[in-house]
Parts: sequence; structure tokens; C-alpha cells
Amino acid sequence: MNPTAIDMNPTATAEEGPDHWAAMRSTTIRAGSALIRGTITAWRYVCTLLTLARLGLLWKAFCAATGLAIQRTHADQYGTRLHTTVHAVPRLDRYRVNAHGWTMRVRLRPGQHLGQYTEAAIPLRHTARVQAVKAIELPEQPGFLELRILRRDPLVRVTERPREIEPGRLAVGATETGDSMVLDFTEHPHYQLIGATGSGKSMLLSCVQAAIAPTDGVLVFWDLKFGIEAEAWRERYTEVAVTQREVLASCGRVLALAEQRAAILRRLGVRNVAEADAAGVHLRRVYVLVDEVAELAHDHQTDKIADQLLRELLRIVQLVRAMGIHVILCGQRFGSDLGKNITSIRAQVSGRICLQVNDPQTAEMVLGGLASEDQKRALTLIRPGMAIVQDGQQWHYARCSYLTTVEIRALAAAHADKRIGWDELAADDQLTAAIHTRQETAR
Ligand SMILES: Nc1ncnc2c1ncn2[C@@H]1O[C@H](COP(=O)(O)OP(=O)(O)OP(=O)(O)O)[C@@H](O)[C@H]1O
Repeated sequence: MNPTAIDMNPTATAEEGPDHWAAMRSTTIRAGSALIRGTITAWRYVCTLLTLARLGLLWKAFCAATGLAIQRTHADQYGTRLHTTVHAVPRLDRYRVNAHGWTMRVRLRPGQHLGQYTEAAIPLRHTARVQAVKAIELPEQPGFLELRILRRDPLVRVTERPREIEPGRLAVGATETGDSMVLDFTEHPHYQLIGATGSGKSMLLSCVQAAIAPTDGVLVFWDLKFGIEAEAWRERYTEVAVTQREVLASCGRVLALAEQRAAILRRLGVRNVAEADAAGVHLRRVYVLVDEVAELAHDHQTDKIADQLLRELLRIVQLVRAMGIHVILCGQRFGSDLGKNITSIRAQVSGRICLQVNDPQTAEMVLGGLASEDQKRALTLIRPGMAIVQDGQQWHYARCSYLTTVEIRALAAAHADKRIGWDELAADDQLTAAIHTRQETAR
């Protein structure tokens, strides 16, 4: 055999062969995992539909047994010996099925109210053989209720990955219905995340950062817990402040940026960054994360600047919402006992997430608008990272995703190039606005 005949084009086979196989292998793995995920989801839908059908068959008997059906007895025309009992059963409609369960609307019978259905939720859970049943009122539809039925608890293992859904809307976990747990900074410009030690505040904060990291959002961290939590994300931060003095300096920079942006918004004739975005001027969102808020409010022995800090924080939460600057306050408690301006600050922070807390007063402070028995649920949350999220008069259970320290470090390193300094940010804002003005003038 002629050896040169074998060695025709050695580099090409060496380079193309492995690439070809690697591409095939990765495509097969991706297709395989998509197939498995698809099969699992389809199977979950099938199980949900079967459970729903089973409950449909049992609904009449269930309502009769729990008093939800109105009973009428019809005597026959010859006397009272022969009579029939008819159950007027509450009608069900508007079914919405997902992989974890379903919701259905109940048309209330005359005289019925939410309390009766809340009471019936536990027996219904057993009758339907599901994880949880919740009855909620539909504010726009008097005479109707919604039953939310959870066949399988999506909060046992949260599979949702933190991500930005659209500018200012971050998915950070899952809710009990299997939907994404969303922090919506358009609806609530600032958030408070309150929970006892070990309840999962830092994990929730990490999920928020993981959702922001791949975007052009600006991350500022005031880590008053010695900078330990900030360490994993350090490469991605514009600024980390770990002492009250540093936080005070950072407050000044945040307010200066807000002032500059206010001038830009005035020039453009718009009211906030969302309108500026629509007009073609994109200003990066700035997220100021504060862990732990009580540390801002305590005077340390040598430095007496807590009052000044709270005044600055109040100015920030009052003034910067239109400028695309959002504050997320984390703490174990956020009560008026911490300082003079706390109540005013709390009033400005409308987004509220209550993780597990140890006392009913804290639950009441965070979940102000809810009934006291709903507030008390925050005392008995069983899993770390689980929270009660208030949504107007309604509430739901939610849980943040879980990220390991290795994942967090990898994310911070992968998106370190998105970091921007304060001066560059100010220059970037001015430049974006100037380009827009020039384009407008040219038109
Ligand atoms: N969604 C989650 N899934 C699984 N484990 C979680 C979740 N969230 C938090 N944990 C776990 O709970 C524990 C406490 O979480 P974390 O440190 O975030 O609490 P914390 O409220 O910040 O506590 P501290 O106030 O003491 O710092 C950690 O071991 C963390 O891994």
C-alpha cells in the first residue's frame, strides 16, 4: 500500500471530523432533551385533564355533601310521602388548564359568598385529589368566584430560570399556578423583600441580579452585611458600597444621575424612561439593591449619619421612579421603630414580597391590604425562598429559582462586559440624547 495515498489530506480530516461529530452530538442531545421535556409536559396536561374530568363527575355529589348546592324538595301532587330532592349545583365555566392544574369560574347560587368556598377548599382538595385549592373573588365580576386548583406543586422544585421578560419586567421564579414570578418595575418602581434570617432573601436577590446581568441594566449594591453577598456578583456591579459613608456617597451619585436624566426627559418632552424609549432614546435601567435596610437606619458608634442616610433614601424613592432608577430594599423588618423617615419610605415602596417572617406585625406591615388570616400565612411558609406576593387585594404563593454559587459566579463573569461606570453611564445618557436631538433636527 502506498502510504502517501492514505495521507491525502490529513489536516482536513482531523479538523472536519470532530467538528461534524460534535455538532451532531449536541444537536442530538438538544433534540433529545426537548423531546423529554415535551413528553413530560404533555403527560402533565393529560393527568390534569383526567383529574379535571374526575372532579366534574364528582362535583354534584361534592356540592350536595358540603352544602354548596341549594336543596329543594318537591312533594308529589298526592301528599308529602313521595318527594324528590333536587340539588341546584353552582355552575362551572371558563376552564383554563395548564401543566400544574387549572382554574375555573363558579357562578354563585343566591346567598352564597367567598367564605363558604374557602371553607370547602380543604374537602375539595381531598375529593379532587390535588395539592391545593384556592377560592378567590373576581373584583370585576360580582356573583362569580374563581377556583384555582393545583394538581402538582410547582414550588417544590422551581424550574423557571431568571430572565428579563421585557424592559423593567423580571421573571425570578414561579408562582403556585405555575406562572412566572415577576417583579414588574413599571407597575411598582421600587420593591421591598422582607423575610426572617434564612428565609431566602439573598437567593431572591441573586435571582433578580441573574435576570438583570445579561441586559444593559446597571447594578448598584449597598451591601451593609460586610459585602459578603456582593462578592459573587462583584464583576458586574457599577458600584458596591459596604459602609454607611460609602452608601451616602452612592446616594449622591444616584441623585446626580436622576437630575441629569430629568433634564434629558424635559428636553425630549416625555414623562419617563418608558416614553423616552418609545421616542427612540434608550436610557439604561438602574437597579439599586440594598441588603440589609435596618443597617442603614442604625447609628454606629463613631459615625452618626443614619438620619441623613434615611433622608437621602427617601429623596431617592420619591424622585427617581420616572428616571428608570429602581430601589430594592431587603431586610428582616422594615418598621417605623427603625427611624424617623421609615414610614414615608415604606409608603413609596409599593412592590412587596413577604418571605417567611417570625411575627404577625411584620407580616401585617408588608402585606397591609390583605385579610389578617392571609397575612398570617407568611409565618408558616415551609420552604426557603417561598414568599407571599401581594397583587392588589389578591395574593399568591411564589418561590424564587435556586442558583448555586458556581452558577452565580459564572453568570457574573459571563456578563462582566455589561458593567458600566458612573461617568461612562452619564456620558452614555448624554450621547444617546444628543444623537436623538441631531436626528430630529436633521429631519
Ligand atoms: N428557591 C430556593 N430553593 C432552594 N433553596 C433555597 C431557595 N432559596 C433559598 N434557599 C436556601 O435557603 C437558605 C437560606 O437562604 P438565604 O441565604 O438566601 O436566606 P437569607 O434570608 O438571605 O438569610 P440571611 O438573612 O441570614 O442572610 C440557603 O441555604 C439557600 O440555599
